[in-house]
Amino acid sequence: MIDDLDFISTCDVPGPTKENIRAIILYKSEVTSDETVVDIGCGTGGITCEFAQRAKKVISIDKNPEAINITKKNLNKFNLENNVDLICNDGINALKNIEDIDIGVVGGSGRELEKILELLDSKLKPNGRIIITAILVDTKVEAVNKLKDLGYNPKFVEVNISKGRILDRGIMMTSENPIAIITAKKRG
Ligand SMILES: C[S@@+](CC[C@H](N)C(=O)[O-])C[C@H]1O[C@@H](n2cnc3c(N)ncnc32)[C@H](O)[C@@H]1O
Repeated sequence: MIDDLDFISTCDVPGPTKENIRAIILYKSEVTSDETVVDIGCGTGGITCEFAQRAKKVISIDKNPEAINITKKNLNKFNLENNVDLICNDGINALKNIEDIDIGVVGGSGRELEKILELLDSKLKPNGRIIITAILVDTKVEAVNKLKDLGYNPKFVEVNISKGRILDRGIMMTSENPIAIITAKKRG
């Protein structure tokens, strides 16, 4: 796993999904080395960089050119650019041109989550997985409802991580923002 502090970041783009959350996402994704992953809303590239080490191919999409730029820098930093395609576009437009997805990660969708999930579902292979990370309560509810509408049986976990800083006189705990990880598997 890449340490949070090792990512290049910029104030124009949200920081990387935190390391412990990335670990849970990877575990739940069941990614294998012959699979294609699409990262919608790649931001700083936190998720992209992890999947690039484990999947056959990663297609990373963000509508913000700064996000694509910083993801590219992080891929270069960790020597992971070989199997990653970067697309600067809205998730909906980009997904229209992508087929045969094994894993779709949605880390950012604005107000387009429902449409993105519809498209993702239509491009997902049998046994493909969808993973949504959500901070807003509304996004969490919308994600679960839409997945149910599409015939999935979504699973929902809300993760509250506290990290310990080891000091001379003890361990100081610092909590990170809670985040929901919503997962679903397409029937085979
Ligand atoms: C919280 S960040 C994702 C962080 C990322 N998972 C990481 O580890 O670095 C969300 C990103 O989603 C992007 N985004 C939001 N709505 C989008 C959409 N409809 N299409 C493409 N990208 C979108 C934003 O520009 C932002 O960079």
